[in-house]
This record gives sequence, C-alpha cells and structure tokens, in this order.
Amino acid sequence: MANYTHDLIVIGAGSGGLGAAGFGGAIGLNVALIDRTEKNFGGDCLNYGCVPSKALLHVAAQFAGARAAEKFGLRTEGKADFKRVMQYIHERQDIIRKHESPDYLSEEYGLDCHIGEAMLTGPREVTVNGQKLSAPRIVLATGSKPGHMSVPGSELVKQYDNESVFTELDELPEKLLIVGGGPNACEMAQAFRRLGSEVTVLNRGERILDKDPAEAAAVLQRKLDGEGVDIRHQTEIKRFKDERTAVLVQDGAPAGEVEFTHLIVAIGRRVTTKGLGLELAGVHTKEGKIVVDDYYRTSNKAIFAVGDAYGQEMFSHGAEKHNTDLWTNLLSPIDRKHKLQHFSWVTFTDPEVATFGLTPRQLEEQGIDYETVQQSFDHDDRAVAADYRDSVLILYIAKTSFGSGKLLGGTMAAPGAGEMIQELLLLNMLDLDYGKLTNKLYAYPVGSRINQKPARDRAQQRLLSPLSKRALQIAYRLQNR
Ligand SMILES: Cc1cc2nc3c(=O)[nH]c(=O)nc-3n(C[C@H](O)[C@H](O)[C@H](O)COP(=O)(O)OP(=O)(O)OC[C@H]3O[C@@H](n4cnc5c(N)ncnc54)[C@H](O)[C@@H]3O)c2cc1C
Ligand SMILES: NC(=O)c1ccc[n+]([C@@H]2O[C@H](COP(=O)([O-])OP(=O)(O)OC[C@H]3O[C@@H](n4cnc5c(N)ncnc54)[C@H](O)[C@@H]3O)[C@@H](O)[C@H]2O)c1
Repeated sequence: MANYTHDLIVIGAGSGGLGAAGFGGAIGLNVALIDRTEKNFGGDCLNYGCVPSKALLHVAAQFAGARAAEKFGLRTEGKADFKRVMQYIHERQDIIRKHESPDYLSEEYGLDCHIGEAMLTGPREVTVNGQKLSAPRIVLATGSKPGHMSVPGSELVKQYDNESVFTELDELPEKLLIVGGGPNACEMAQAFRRLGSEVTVLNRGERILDKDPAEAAAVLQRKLDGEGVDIRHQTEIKRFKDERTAVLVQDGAPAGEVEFTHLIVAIGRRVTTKGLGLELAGVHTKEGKIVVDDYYRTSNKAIFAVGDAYGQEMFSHGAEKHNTDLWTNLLSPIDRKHKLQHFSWVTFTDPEVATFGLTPRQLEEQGIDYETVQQSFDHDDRAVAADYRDSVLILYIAKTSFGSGKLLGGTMAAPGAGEMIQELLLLNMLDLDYGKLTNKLYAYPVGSRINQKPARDRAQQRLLSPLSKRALQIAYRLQNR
C-alpha cells in the first residue's frame, strides 16, 4: 500500500463502477471512483437507460389503461403533455440520484470521488484532472455507447438515441421512426405509441427480440400490431433523402420511403475505449472491445473490466453479477469463473417478456438433453378475468429417468412476467426439480399459478395412467368398505 495512493481505483460510476467501488468502500478500503461528469454518476442506467425508460413506460401504461377503459364508458381525449411526462421522468431520476451522487458516496461509503476524464497512464496508474492516482488493482467500468446510423444522408438527420431522448427531446413526436428490433426499440415503440405518436419500426432482423424465443416475441409483436405500431422486418434505411424522409430496402430490394418527424436509433451498443489510455497500461483490445478472460482480468493482470465494458450481459444486473464474481476473486485465492447459467432479463413492454436460465442454444451447445413445455394462458382464470390470454410460458426441463427433471430455463410473455418468473428463476438457481412446484399452494387466483400448471398436468398424467387408476380404485375400495 505504501507506494500507492489508493487500494483500488474504479473508472466509471455507472452500475458497474458503483458496485465495484461501493463494496470496496463498505469494507473500509481506500477507493477512488472517477466519472467524467457529476451528472453521469449513476451511469446509463439512472441517466439514460433503465430508470427513465421504465418511468416513460409507466406513464405510457396510464394512457393505455385510460384508453382501455373507454369500452366501459370512460371518455378520454388528447395526447400526452410531453413536457409533463419528461418532468415526471426527471423527478423519478432525482429521487434515485440522491443515493448515487458523489457527495452521498463519499459520506456513506468513504469513496474518494473524482470528476473528470480518467486515463490510464501506467500499468497501475490513472491520471484525472492532472492528478496521478495509483493502486494495486484498477477496475474499468467504462460502459458502452449507443450505435448510430452512418448511411448516406445521415448528416441531414437528427438521430435521437437513448441519451438524447431523455435529455433533448422536448415534444411528443408526431411521426416517430425507430430503427432496431431489440428491447430498446420495443420499449420505446410501445411507450411513444401509447402517448400518441404514430410509430414505425424498421428492424434488420427477421423478428423482434431475437434473443428471446420466437413464440414469446410473437406475443409482443401481436400486441404492438394491435396498438398500431407499424413494424417492418428485414428492413433497413438505405439513405436519407432529406431530414424527414428515409429510403428503405427490404431484404436487399427497394422498399419505398418513410416520412418521419423524429428518428430514434436503437441498434445496439458499442464498448468504447477511446482516450482511456489502454495501450499505456498494456490492456489489449480486439475490434474495439477490451479483451478479458473468464475472471474479468484484462491482459494487464492488475486491471479488470465489469459491466458493459466486460462485453457480455449488458444489463444493470449483469454488472451486479460481474461485481459479485470480481469481489470473490479479489478477496479469495480461489477464483470464481464467469458462468452464465442462471441469468435473466426482462423487456418491460406490455406484455413483459422475461427469460431466465439457459436458452435452447446454450442447452444444445452444452449437450444437455431437455424437453420443451409450452403452456398457454387460455384457461388460466386470472388471465381470463384480466384479459391477457394471448400470453405464453415456455419451460426447458431436463430429461431424466428419475423425478421430474431440473428446471433449466424458460421464457414468459405476459403482463407482469418479470415478477412472475422469479420463483422459476429461484428453482433454476437452486438446481431444483421443476416438480417441486406441484404441491405449492397459491392464493387463488394469483397470476403465477401458471408456473405450476405444467407441473400439475404432468403429475396428473402419471396419476391417471390406466395402471395407477386401477391401483387407486383398489385402494379406495379397500379403505371404504
Ligand atoms: C434504453 C436502455 C434501457 C435499459 N434498460 C435496462 C433495464 O431495464 N434493466 C437492465 O438491467 N439494464 C437495462 N439497460 C442496460 C443498462 O443500462 C446497462 O447495462 C448498464 O447501465 C451498464 O452499466 P455500466 O456501469 O457498465 O456502464 P455505464 O452505465 O455506461 O457507466 C459507465 C460510466 O463510465 C464513465 N466513463 C467512461 N469512460 C470514462 C473515462 N475515461 N473517465 C471517466 N469516466 C468514464 C461514463 O461517463 C459512464 O458514466 C438499458 C439500456 C438502455 C440503453
Ligand atoms: N429491459 C431491458 O433490460 C433493456 C431495455 C433496453 C435496452 N437494454 C439493453 O441495452 C442494450 C441496447 O439495446 P438495443 O435494443 O439497442 O440493442 P440490441 O443489440 O438488443 O438490438 C439491436 C436491434 O437492432 C437491429 N438492428 C441493428 N442494426 C440495424 C439497422 N442498421 N437497421 C435496422 N435494424 C438494425 C437488430 O436486428 C436488433 O434487433 C442491450 O444490451 C439491451 O439488452 C435492456
């Protein structure tokens, strides 16, 4: 320690950096946490990602609810007052920001917070605002940046991304064009459509949410279609004719033009390392990404990467997982390897699409024998009462000659799916048989009873086989003479 200014230096104060630095501070280490601006503390999640997008979706859901009530006599009119919508979003952010500000972090966790552009200037040295800091370990939690369009004519057009949508957009778009088909595009499309914009989505891929199963994505696609979002697949912008007109290609062939008043680009995120001085610290990159091993180490063994900068699980809770593993490795001689067995993610549209555990591709790569169970909501009493029968639950269950098989993963597309899958995720994390749910008693009619339905059906099938029916009849008659 004597030769270093700090025990640990963390660059980036987003979900990744806050977690890495916060734990160090909590155990009493001398930790420096650096971000380029004070308002960036909280990172993408608080400032331009999870929090504002969920607040926006919340407001949009109020509009959808009011419109849905029209068939029961409520009269509604008008579009959203966008300034008030943004005000609501910013107020929500401010509440959370109080616990992620440099002052709060210094006071609560004893962190030495610096505001400025950080640069690695040696294998264990970081320079910020001309000051040299050093530590035996450095964590890069420098995040990612939104991708932008660079087709001919791009310079004519204002491209909103997830940052500028929440900091610069000051009116409700009349005709909104969204490029992308992932969670960001889907959440934005539904939110703005519900607030009153005309929305067109252009997706390069064959379907929306290509990291979730097709059957689940189809449920959301039908909902978005029903709400009037115009989604065009295998479609891209070839060029911008002017600031309001995009010329399209579909599957390589000309596909007309689309007019818009506003454009949001949601085509994924790129890890950016420009200006970070990686070469001075011997940290290698490949195609712009930081090269990391399964233990979050870069090519400089004193320097680690977590969060979006790690390049995998680009979610807030992905950063949380990385930090749990990282701190295990920083504190113990036995290293914890990065593994992706029990991860989950949720797209917070209506319906939500929630996926957990292993995907079919991972199961096949790992040579695991499994069966797929697909459960409809058609006869679920809660789904009937609350009118969400067009929902689906898909489960992957290990094939086994004993018991009912472990729950390996799955996806639900339904309102509240993100909450409803939580007990399934727990079974999956604890490596338990799916059949454990068979005798769980749910309060009627909670939506999560759907999780039990396939387990009960399977138990009933076994119980009602001709042989077991015969045995049950004999047992009954012997007991009740
Ligand atoms: C629209 C949208 C919605 C999302 N919704 C969800 C969601 O609902 N749930 C979820 O789990 N995830 C969601 N995500 C993903 C989530 O926001 C990110 O995965 C997460 O914020 C990444 O955190 P991070 O700390 O790795 O990076 P960031 O939050 O990007 O933080 C990196 C920080 O490093 C700083 N930095 C970089 N370089 C330097 C430097 N040289 N010097 C000083 N500071 C530097 C930056 O200023 C920044 O503040 C969403 C993303 C988007 C775009
Ligand atoms: N609820 C959540 O957890 C949530 C919500 C929003 C974003 N995020 C995260 O933020 C990150 C960014 O999300 P995203 O949806 O932008 O990225 P993504 O990589 O998940 O999806 C990008 C989409 O854009 C399409 N695309 C790419 N280039 C295109 C082009 N030129 N023209 C048309 N379509 C094109 C792709 O086909 C794909 O559907 C991801 O890591 C995501 O997981 C998470």
